[in-house]
Amino acid sequence: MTVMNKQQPGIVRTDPPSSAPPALELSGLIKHFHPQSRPAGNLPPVVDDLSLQVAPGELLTLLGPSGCGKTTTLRLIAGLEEPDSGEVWIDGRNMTNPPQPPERRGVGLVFQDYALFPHLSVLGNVLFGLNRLPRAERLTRARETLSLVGLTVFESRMPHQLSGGQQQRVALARALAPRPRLLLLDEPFSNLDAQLRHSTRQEVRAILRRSGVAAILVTHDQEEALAFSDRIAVMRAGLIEQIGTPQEVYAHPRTAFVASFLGRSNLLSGTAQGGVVRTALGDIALDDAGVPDGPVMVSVRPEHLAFTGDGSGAEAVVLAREFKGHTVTYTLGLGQQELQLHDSGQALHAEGQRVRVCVTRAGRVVR
Ligand SMILES: Nc1ncnc2c1ncn2[C@@H]1O[C@H](COP(=O)(O)OP(=O)(O)OP(=O)(O)O)[C@@H](O)[C@H]1O
Repeated sequence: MTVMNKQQPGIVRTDPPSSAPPALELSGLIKHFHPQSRPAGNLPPVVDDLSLQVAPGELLTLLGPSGCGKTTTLRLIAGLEEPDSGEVWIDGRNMTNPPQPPERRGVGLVFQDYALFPHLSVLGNVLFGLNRLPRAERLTRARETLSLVGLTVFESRMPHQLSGGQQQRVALARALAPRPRLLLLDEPFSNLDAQLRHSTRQEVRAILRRSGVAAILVTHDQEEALAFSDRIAVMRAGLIEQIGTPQEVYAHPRTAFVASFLGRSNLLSGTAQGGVVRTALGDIALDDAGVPDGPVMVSVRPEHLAFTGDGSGAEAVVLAREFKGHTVTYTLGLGQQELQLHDSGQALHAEGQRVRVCVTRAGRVVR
Protein backbone atom coordinates (compact mmCIF):
# COMPACT_ATOMS: atom_id res chain seq x y z
CA MET A 1 0.00 0.00 0.00
CA THR A 2 1.34 3.45 -0.89
CA VAL A 3 1.86 5.71 2.08
CA MET A 4 -0.72 8.45 2.03
CA ASN A 5 0.62 11.97 2.01
CA LYS A 6 -1.84 14.40 3.50
CA GLN A 7 0.37 17.38 2.69
CA GLN A 8 0.13 17.07 -1.09
CA PRO A 9 -2.97 18.30 -2.87
CA GLY A 10 -4.97 16.06 -5.11
CA ILE A 11 -3.23 12.86 -4.03
CA VAL A 12 -5.58 9.94 -4.47
CA ARG A 13 -5.32 7.32 -1.79
CA THR A 14 -4.05 4.02 -2.98
CA ASP A 15 -5.64 1.78 -0.39
CA PRO A 16 -6.56 -1.70 -1.70
CA PRO A 17 -9.45 -1.42 -4.20
CA SER A 18 -11.81 -3.22 -1.84
CA SER A 19 -11.51 -0.42 0.75
CA ALA A 20 -12.68 2.72 -0.98
CA PRO A 21 -11.61 5.95 0.75
CA PRO A 22 -14.18 7.62 2.98
CA ALA A 23 -16.55 9.91 1.08
CA LEU A 24 -15.47 12.55 3.60
CA GLU A 25 -12.82 12.84 6.24
CA LEU A 26 -12.47 15.84 8.53
CA SER A 27 -9.41 15.94 10.72
CA GLY A 28 -8.85 18.46 13.49
CA LEU A 29 -10.96 21.22 11.89
CA ILE A 30 -10.84 24.51 13.78
CA LYS A 31 -12.62 27.70 12.80
CA HIS A 32 -12.81 31.02 14.65
CA PHE A 33 -14.70 34.11 13.56
CA HIS A 34 -12.83 37.19 14.77
CA PRO A 35 -14.93 40.34 14.98
CA GLN A 36 -12.89 43.53 14.43
CA SER A 37 -13.76 44.75 17.92
CA ARG A 38 -12.37 41.74 19.81
CA PRO A 39 -8.80 40.53 19.85
CA ALA A 40 -8.09 37.16 18.28
CA GLY A 41 -7.97 34.29 20.72
CA ASN A 42 -10.55 35.87 22.99
CA LEU A 43 -13.47 33.95 21.54
CA PRO A 44 -13.89 30.18 21.58
CA PRO A 45 -13.80 28.51 18.16
CA VAL A 46 -17.09 27.99 16.37
CA VAL A 47 -15.76 24.62 15.17
CA ASP A 48 -13.41 23.12 17.71
CA ASP A 49 -10.99 20.37 16.62
CA LEU A 50 -13.68 18.45 14.77
CA SER A 51 -12.82 15.08 13.23
CA LEU A 52 -15.11 12.56 11.58
CA GLN A 53 -15.43 10.21 8.63
CA VAL A 54 -18.37 9.53 6.35
CA ALA A 55 -18.36 6.21 4.49
CA PRO A 56 -19.36 6.00 0.80
CA GLY A 57 -23.16 6.03 0.57
CA GLU A 58 -23.59 6.85 4.26
CA LEU A 59 -26.19 9.33 5.55
CA LEU A 60 -24.74 11.24 8.49
CA THR A 61 -26.62 13.89 10.45
CA LEU A 62 -25.06 16.79 12.33
CA LEU A 63 -27.58 17.41 15.11
CA GLY A 64 -27.31 20.20 17.65
CA PRO A 65 -28.86 23.37 19.02
CA SER A 66 -28.82 26.69 17.20
CA GLY A 67 -25.34 28.20 17.02
CA CYS A 68 -23.38 25.00 17.77
CA GLY A 69 -21.47 25.21 14.47
CA LYS A 70 -23.37 22.85 12.16
CA THR A 71 -23.71 25.20 9.19
CA THR A 72 -20.14 26.44 9.60
CA THR A 73 -18.98 22.80 9.41
CA LEU A 74 -20.93 22.33 6.16
CA ARG A 75 -19.47 25.55 4.76
CA LEU A 76 -15.95 24.38 5.62
CA ILE A 77 -16.62 21.09 3.79
CA ALA A 78 -18.06 22.90 0.76
CA GLY A 79 -15.14 25.35 0.63
CA LEU A 80 -17.33 28.39 1.36
CA GLU A 81 -15.17 29.01 4.46
CA GLU A 82 -11.51 28.25 5.09
CA PRO A 83 -10.53 26.50 8.35
CA ASP A 84 -7.92 28.06 10.67
CA SER A 85 -6.42 24.58 10.85
CA GLY A 86 -7.27 20.98 10.08
CA GLU A 87 -8.06 19.23 6.84
CA VAL A 88 -11.00 18.29 4.65
CA TRP A 89 -10.60 15.19 2.49
CA ILE A 90 -13.32 14.33 -0.02
CA ASP A 91 -13.23 10.94 -1.70
CA GLY A 92 -9.54 10.59 -0.90
CA ARG A 93 -8.52 14.06 -2.12
CA ASN A 94 -7.15 16.81 0.06
CA MET A 95 -9.34 19.90 -0.32
CA THR A 96 -7.57 22.17 2.15
CA ASN A 97 -3.92 22.00 1.22
CA PRO A 98 -3.89 23.97 -1.01
CA PRO A 99 -7.51 25.16 -0.69
CA GLN A 100 -9.73 23.89 -3.50
CA PRO A 101 -12.56 26.18 -4.60
CA PRO A 102 -16.16 24.99 -4.05
CA GLU A 103 -16.67 24.09 -7.72
CA ARG A 104 -13.68 21.70 -7.63
CA ARG A 105 -14.81 19.78 -4.56
CA GLY A 106 -17.50 17.58 -6.15
CA VAL A 107 -20.01 18.57 -3.49
CA GLY A 108 -23.74 19.19 -4.02
CA LEU A 109 -25.64 21.61 -1.79
CA VAL A 110 -29.32 21.72 -0.84
CA PHE A 111 -30.59 24.54 1.37
CA GLN A 112 -33.81 25.07 3.29
CA ASP A 113 -35.04 27.77 0.89
CA TYR A 114 -34.54 25.53 -2.22
CA ALA A 115 -32.81 28.46 -4.03
CA LEU A 116 -34.42 27.53 -7.37
CA PHE A 117 -34.20 29.99 -10.25
CA PRO A 118 -37.78 31.31 -10.52
CA HIS A 119 -37.49 32.19 -14.22
CA LEU A 120 -36.28 28.70 -15.23
CA SER A 121 -38.48 25.61 -15.66
CA VAL A 122 -37.90 22.49 -13.59
CA LEU A 123 -35.78 21.07 -16.41
CA GLY A 124 -33.95 24.39 -16.81
CA ASN A 125 -33.08 24.41 -13.12
CA VAL A 126 -31.63 20.90 -13.29
CA LEU A 127 -29.74 21.64 -16.53
CA PHE A 128 -28.17 24.70 -14.92
CA GLY A 129 -25.50 22.80 -12.99
CA LEU A 130 -24.52 20.65 -15.97
CA ASN A 131 -22.90 23.24 -18.22
CA ARG A 132 -19.61 21.38 -18.24
CA LEU A 133 -21.15 18.37 -20.02
CA PRO A 134 -21.66 18.15 -23.81
CA ARG A 135 -25.10 19.48 -24.76
CA ALA A 136 -26.70 16.13 -25.70
CA GLU A 137 -25.45 14.51 -22.52
CA ARG A 138 -26.78 17.38 -20.40
CA LEU A 139 -30.36 16.72 -21.43
CA THR A 140 -30.10 12.97 -20.88
CA ARG A 141 -28.53 13.47 -17.45
CA ALA A 142 -31.09 16.07 -16.37
CA ARG A 143 -34.00 13.84 -17.42
CA GLU A 144 -32.46 10.79 -15.69
CA THR A 145 -32.14 12.78 -12.49
CA LEU A 146 -35.70 14.12 -12.73
CA SER A 147 -36.86 10.53 -13.12
CA LEU A 148 -34.82 9.56 -10.01
CA VAL A 149 -36.70 12.16 -7.94
CA GLY A 150 -40.06 11.28 -9.54
CA LEU A 151 -40.62 14.62 -11.29
CA THR A 152 -40.46 13.66 -14.97
CA VAL A 153 -44.01 14.83 -15.67
CA PHE A 154 -43.28 18.25 -14.16
CA GLU A 155 -40.23 19.09 -16.27
CA SER A 156 -41.90 22.03 -18.07
CA ARG A 157 -43.45 23.57 -14.96
CA MET A 158 -42.10 26.71 -13.33
CA PRO A 159 -41.04 26.51 -9.65
CA HIS A 160 -44.04 28.54 -8.43
CA GLN A 161 -46.37 25.92 -9.94
CA LEU A 162 -45.01 23.23 -7.57
CA SER A 163 -45.65 22.39 -3.91
CA GLY A 164 -42.88 23.02 -1.37
CA GLY A 165 -42.02 19.31 -1.27
CA GLN A 166 -41.81 19.14 -5.08
CA GLN A 167 -39.61 22.26 -5.16
CA GLN A 168 -37.29 20.63 -2.64
CA ARG A 169 -37.08 17.56 -4.90
CA VAL A 170 -36.13 19.82 -7.84
CA ALA A 171 -33.40 21.35 -5.66
CA LEU A 172 -32.26 17.83 -4.83
CA ALA A 173 -32.25 16.84 -8.53
CA ARG A 174 -30.23 19.95 -9.39
CA ALA A 175 -27.67 19.05 -6.70
CA LEU A 176 -27.54 15.36 -7.70
CA ALA A 177 -27.39 15.83 -11.50
CA PRO A 178 -23.62 16.59 -11.64
CA ARG A 179 -23.12 13.32 -9.68
CA PRO A 180 -21.42 14.81 -6.64
CA ARG A 181 -19.22 12.69 -4.40
CA LEU A 182 -20.96 14.15 -1.39
CA LEU A 183 -24.27 15.93 -0.83
CA LEU A 184 -24.68 18.55 1.90
CA LEU A 185 -28.24 19.23 3.09
CA ASP A 186 -28.73 22.24 5.37
CA GLU A 187 -32.12 22.06 7.15
CA PRO A 188 -33.75 21.04 3.83
CA PHE A 189 -37.15 20.20 5.33
CA SER A 190 -37.63 23.09 7.71
CA ASN A 191 -39.80 25.18 5.36
CA LEU A 192 -42.32 22.36 4.94
CA ASP A 193 -45.37 21.80 7.11
CA ALA A 194 -45.38 18.77 9.44
CA GLN A 195 -47.03 16.28 7.08
CA LEU A 196 -45.13 17.28 3.95
CA ARG A 197 -41.95 17.34 5.96
CA HIS A 198 -42.42 13.73 6.96
CA SER A 199 -43.21 12.45 3.44
CA THR A 200 -40.51 14.57 1.76
CA ARG A 201 -37.96 13.31 4.27
CA GLN A 202 -38.83 9.70 3.45
CA GLU A 203 -38.70 10.40 -0.30
CA VAL A 204 -35.35 12.20 -0.08
CA ARG A 205 -33.90 9.37 1.97
CA ALA A 206 -35.08 6.80 -0.59
CA ILE A 207 -33.67 8.91 -3.47
CA LEU A 208 -30.29 9.21 -1.75
CA ARG A 209 -30.22 5.46 -1.17
CA ARG A 210 -31.00 4.83 -4.86
CA SER A 211 -28.34 7.28 -6.01
CA GLY A 212 -25.76 5.83 -3.61
CA VAL A 213 -24.33 9.26 -2.78
CA ALA A 214 -23.00 9.97 0.72
CA ALA A 215 -24.79 12.85 2.42
CA ILE A 216 -24.58 15.06 5.47
CA LEU A 217 -27.81 16.46 6.84
CA VAL A 218 -27.78 19.42 9.21
CA THR A 219 -30.75 19.72 11.54
CA HIS A 220 -31.73 20.69 15.06
CA ASP A 221 -34.74 18.35 14.88
CA GLN A 222 -34.03 15.17 16.82
CA GLU A 223 -36.94 13.23 15.30
CA GLU A 224 -35.60 14.02 11.82
CA ALA A 225 -32.10 12.90 12.83
CA LEU A 226 -33.38 9.62 14.26
CA ALA A 227 -35.51 8.83 11.20
CA PHE A 228 -33.07 9.89 8.48
CA SER A 229 -29.58 8.87 9.47
CA ASP A 230 -27.24 5.92 9.39
CA ARG A 231 -25.27 7.76 12.07
CA ILE A 232 -25.85 10.91 14.10
CA ALA A 233 -23.14 13.27 15.33
CA VAL A 234 -24.54 15.26 18.25
CA MET A 235 -22.80 18.65 18.32
CA ARG A 236 -22.46 21.16 21.12
CA ALA A 237 -20.39 24.35 21.12
CA GLY A 238 -18.32 23.35 18.07
CA LEU A 239 -17.58 19.85 19.34
CA ILE A 240 -18.98 16.43 18.56
CA GLU A 241 -20.30 15.25 21.89
CA GLN A 242 -21.20 11.76 20.63
CA ILE A 243 -21.40 9.95 17.29
CA GLY A 244 -23.09 6.64 16.52
CA THR A 245 -26.12 4.97 15.00
CA PRO A 246 -29.47 6.45 16.06
CA GLN A 247 -30.13 3.35 18.17
CA GLU A 248 -26.72 3.53 19.90
CA VAL A 249 -26.89 7.22 20.69
CA TYR A 250 -30.51 7.04 21.87
CA ALA A 251 -30.03 3.92 24.03
CA HIS A 252 -26.54 4.73 25.30
CA PRO A 253 -26.11 8.50 25.62
CA ARG A 254 -22.75 9.34 27.18
CA THR A 255 -23.62 12.77 28.51
CA ALA A 256 -26.58 14.53 30.10
CA PHE A 257 -26.65 16.88 27.10
CA VAL A 258 -26.96 14.03 24.57
CA ALA A 259 -29.56 12.25 26.72
CA SER A 260 -31.70 15.40 26.82
CA PHE A 261 -31.14 16.64 23.26
CA LEU A 262 -31.81 13.33 21.51
CA GLY A 263 -35.19 12.47 22.97
CA ARG A 264 -36.37 13.38 26.44
CA SER A 265 -34.64 12.18 29.54
CA ASN A 266 -35.05 12.20 33.32
CA LEU A 267 -31.74 12.94 34.97
CA LEU A 268 -31.46 11.72 38.55
CA SER A 269 -28.52 12.09 40.86
CA GLY A 270 -27.65 9.18 43.11
CA THR A 271 -24.96 6.93 44.47
CA ALA A 272 -23.74 3.92 42.52
CA GLN A 273 -22.93 0.79 44.41
CA GLY A 274 -22.40 -2.64 42.89
CA GLY A 275 -24.21 -1.93 39.59
CA VAL A 276 -27.21 -0.22 41.22
CA VAL A 277 -27.84 3.51 41.81
CA ARG A 278 -29.68 4.68 44.89
CA THR A 279 -31.94 7.60 43.86
CA ALA A 280 -35.06 9.45 45.00
CA LEU A 281 -36.96 7.06 42.69
CA GLY A 282 -35.57 4.04 44.48
CA ASP A 283 -32.78 1.72 43.41
CA ILE A 284 -32.15 1.73 39.67
CA ALA A 285 -30.18 -1.08 38.01
CA LEU A 286 -27.47 0.13 35.62
CA ASP A 287 -26.96 -1.00 32.00
CA ASP A 288 -23.19 -0.95 32.52
CA ALA A 289 -21.66 -3.24 35.13
CA GLY A 290 -18.37 -1.31 34.99
CA VAL A 291 -19.62 1.87 36.71
CA PRO A 292 -17.40 2.53 39.76
CA ASP A 293 -19.09 3.10 43.11
CA GLY A 294 -19.73 6.73 44.07
CA PRO A 295 -21.90 9.72 43.13
CA VAL A 296 -23.34 9.57 39.60
CA MET A 297 -26.01 11.05 37.33
CA VAL A 298 -28.37 8.52 35.79
CA SER A 299 -30.58 9.00 32.70
CA VAL A 300 -33.99 7.30 32.59
CA ARG A 301 -36.13 7.69 29.45
CA PRO A 302 -39.80 8.71 30.05
CA GLU A 303 -40.94 5.46 28.39
CA HIS A 304 -38.97 3.53 31.03
CA LEU A 305 -40.99 4.97 33.90
CA ALA A 306 -44.34 3.33 34.72
CA PHE A 307 -47.21 3.63 37.17
CA THR A 308 -47.11 0.65 39.53
CA GLY A 309 -50.74 0.34 40.63
CA ASP A 310 -49.86 -2.09 43.48
CA GLY A 311 -48.53 0.33 46.06
CA SER A 312 -44.88 -0.35 45.23
CA GLY A 313 -42.48 2.25 43.80
CA ALA A 314 -41.88 5.88 44.73
CA GLU A 315 -44.70 8.32 45.44
CA ALA A 316 -45.09 11.27 43.05
CA VAL A 317 -47.79 13.80 42.19
CA VAL A 318 -49.21 14.49 38.71
CA LEU A 319 -48.32 18.09 37.80
CA ALA A 320 -49.48 18.06 34.17
CA ARG A 321 -50.88 15.72 31.54
CA GLU A 322 -50.49 15.98 27.78
CA PHE A 323 -52.63 13.69 25.61
CA LYS A 324 -50.85 12.70 22.38
CA GLY A 325 -53.20 10.11 20.90
CA HIS A 326 -51.03 7.00 21.02
CA THR A 327 -49.51 7.99 24.34
CA VAL A 328 -49.93 10.36 27.29
CA THR A 329 -47.02 12.37 28.65
CA TYR A 330 -47.21 13.07 32.37
CA THR A 331 -45.12 15.60 34.23
CA LEU A 332 -44.68 14.30 37.76
CA GLY A 333 -43.35 15.97 40.88
CA LEU A 334 -40.97 13.83 42.93
CA GLY A 335 -39.87 16.02 45.82
CA GLN A 336 -38.28 19.06 44.17
CA GLN A 337 -37.67 17.22 40.87
CA GLU A 338 -39.91 17.06 37.81
CA LEU A 339 -40.05 13.80 35.87
CA GLN A 340 -41.56 12.92 32.51
CA LEU A 341 -43.43 9.65 32.06
CA HIS A 342 -44.85 8.30 28.78
CA ASP A 343 -47.85 6.06 29.32
CA SER A 344 -49.76 4.14 26.68
CA GLY A 345 -52.33 2.66 29.09
CA GLN A 346 -56.03 3.48 29.07
CA ALA A 347 -56.42 4.85 32.62
CA LEU A 348 -55.89 8.60 32.88
CA HIS A 349 -54.47 10.16 36.03
CA ALA A 350 -55.73 13.61 36.94
CA GLU A 351 -53.57 16.63 37.72
CA GLY A 352 -52.93 16.75 41.47
CA GLN A 353 -53.41 12.99 41.86
CA ARG A 354 -50.90 11.03 43.93
CA VAL A 355 -49.39 8.11 42.00
CA ARG A 356 -46.64 5.56 42.49
CA VAL A 357 -44.00 5.01 39.84
CA CYS A 358 -41.08 2.68 39.16
CA VAL A 359 -38.29 2.31 36.61
CA THR A 360 -38.80 -0.57 34.15
CA ARG A 361 -35.38 -0.68 32.46
CA ALA A 362 -31.79 -0.35 33.48
CA GLY A 363 -30.66 3.27 33.77
CA ARG A 364 -27.70 4.84 31.99
CA VAL A 365 -24.97 6.72 33.82
CA VAL A 366 -24.13 9.98 32.03
CA ARG A 367 -21.47 12.66 32.55
N1 LIG B 1 -19.59 34.79 9.13
C1 LIG B 1 -19.67 34.79 10.46
N2 LIG B 1 -19.10 35.76 11.20
C2 LIG B 1 -19.15 35.75 12.54
N3 LIG B 1 -19.76 34.79 13.27
C3 LIG B 1 -20.37 33.79 12.60
C4 LIG B 1 -20.36 33.75 11.17
N4 LIG B 1 -21.03 32.62 10.78
C5 LIG B 1 -21.45 32.02 11.92
N5 LIG B 1 -21.06 32.71 13.01
C6 LIG B 1 -21.30 32.34 14.41
O1 LIG B 1 -20.83 31.03 14.59
C7 LIG B 1 -21.66 30.31 15.46
C8 LIG B 1 -22.10 29.01 14.79
O2 LIG B 1 -22.95 29.35 13.69
P1 LIG B 1 -23.57 28.20 12.75
O3 LIG B 1 -24.43 28.91 11.73
O4 LIG B 1 -22.50 27.33 12.26
O5 LIG B 1 -24.47 27.43 13.79
P2 LIG B 1 -25.63 26.37 13.54
O6 LIG B 1 -25.38 25.25 14.49
O7 LIG B 1 -25.72 26.02 12.09
O8 LIG B 1 -26.91 27.19 13.99
P3 LIG B 1 -28.41 27.24 13.36
O9 LIG B 1 -29.02 25.89 13.68
O10 LIG B 1 -29.04 28.36 14.11
O11 LIG B 1 -28.26 27.50 11.90
C9 LIG B 1 -22.80 31.23 15.82
O12 LIG B 1 -22.53 31.79 17.07
C10 LIG B 1 -22.78 32.27 14.73
O13 LIG B 1 -23.27 33.50 15.21
